[in-house]
Amino acid sequence: MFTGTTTLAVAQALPKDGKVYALEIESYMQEFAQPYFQQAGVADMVEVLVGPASEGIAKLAAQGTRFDLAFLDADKTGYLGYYNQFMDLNLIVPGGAIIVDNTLMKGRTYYSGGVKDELADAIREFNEVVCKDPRVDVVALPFRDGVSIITRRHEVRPDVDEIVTGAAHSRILQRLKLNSKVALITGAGQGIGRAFAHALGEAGAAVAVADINGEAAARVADELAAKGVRAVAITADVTQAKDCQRMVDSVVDRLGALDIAVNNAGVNFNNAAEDTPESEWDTTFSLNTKGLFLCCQAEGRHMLARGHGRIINTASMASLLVPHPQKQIAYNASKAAVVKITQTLGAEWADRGLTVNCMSPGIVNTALIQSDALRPLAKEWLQQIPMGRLAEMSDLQAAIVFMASDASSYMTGHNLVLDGGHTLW
Ligand SMILES: C[S@@+](CC[C@H](N)C(=O)[O-])C[C@H]1O[C@@H](n2cnc3c(N)ncnc32)[C@H](O)[C@@H]1O
Repeated sequence: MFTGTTTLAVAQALPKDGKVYALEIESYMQEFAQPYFQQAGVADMVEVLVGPASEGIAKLAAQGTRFDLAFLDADKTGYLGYYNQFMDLNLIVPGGAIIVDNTLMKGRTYYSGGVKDELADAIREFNEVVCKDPRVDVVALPFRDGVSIITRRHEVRPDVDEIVTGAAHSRILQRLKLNSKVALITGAGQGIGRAFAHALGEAGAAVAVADINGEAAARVADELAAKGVRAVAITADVTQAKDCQRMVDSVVDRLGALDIAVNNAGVNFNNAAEDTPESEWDTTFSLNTKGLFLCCQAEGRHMLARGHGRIINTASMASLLVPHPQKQIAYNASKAAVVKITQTLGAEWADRGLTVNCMSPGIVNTALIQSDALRPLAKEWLQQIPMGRLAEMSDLQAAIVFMASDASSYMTGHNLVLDGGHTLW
């Protein structure tokens, strides 16, 4: 542990329920480091074991503890003993790593100028053992005095299937991650689209925030950039085929590809069927239905050429029931059409690497339902929902990540309903 620098850095990089064991032979180092762990808010995650590291490791082994990562930086002549403990006692999970400092000793492991060099000899022996160990892969990074990254191989055992190892050696939470993927969300300047953009960005994707309101798109892209997500803003009117194509081209041009497309832009008017003007029907369908299809088409062409992609359309619970007491025939019909578009594309593109799904939220607590016409209805809605509350935007976020990820690879043409049970009554 020494001053605790590495311990602190590792603790800060772990999730909140992560745990770091710091082994240190000098007890005063524990007192030295503790205030810094406190200040950094990681003290609860760090347990210091004072004493020889070999005893600390043996104690952890006896407790049944296993590790994703071990970092060796104590007495260099002890490295091989620590390594053997970790490997022989099976303390590193498959795919886990042992990182070791000072493994090149500024070249002394290669040439010590004919002078007896106990440290370099110990490290050389350590490197040779690791290199020949069939249980691990190793890479030595030649900066400063060398750092080795040793990863434990996954065992190939006939009785171990992918349920044990995780599909393609990827465990379930790993399969939900979107690192190195590029996502586009339309209607992302506010409301549900903004929540989707944040969710996909938090899951690791680079995000293109598209909206007809360029300023709103830029604001959301700024929010994402501020939390470390690679994000761009695109102004696009997705009722126009040309704009849909330009939007997709722009994502590919600026972010390198398009892996995930969320077609979310939509509009809603409230009018009784007999009073619904033709113009209102046309506006609704040109965005919610035709515009969504034009987006799918432009996105799909790019994805079909690459042989993979995820398209997720925002439908609505209104695709399944007739929401009431508000009247909204054009919206209801447009969202039912979204489901059929989704099913059709899902079937057409299923054997070409694409999945196409849609999500049907119940009534979501967004600015959209704060209109004078809709606000008074909230009380009635609550009585229609078994869970007794509206959906919050955050209720939809994990689902969009699932639908965008490798974890949903066998789902296509599906309408995922998130409505607090609204459609059950
Ligand atoms: C190079 S420092 C580690 C630096 C540390 N990575 C950091 O971030 O500050 C090596 C530490 O190992 C400790 N040490 C040496 N021999 C040890 C042993 N047998 N068991 C446990 N700790 C030992 C030393 O007291 C010293 O604090």
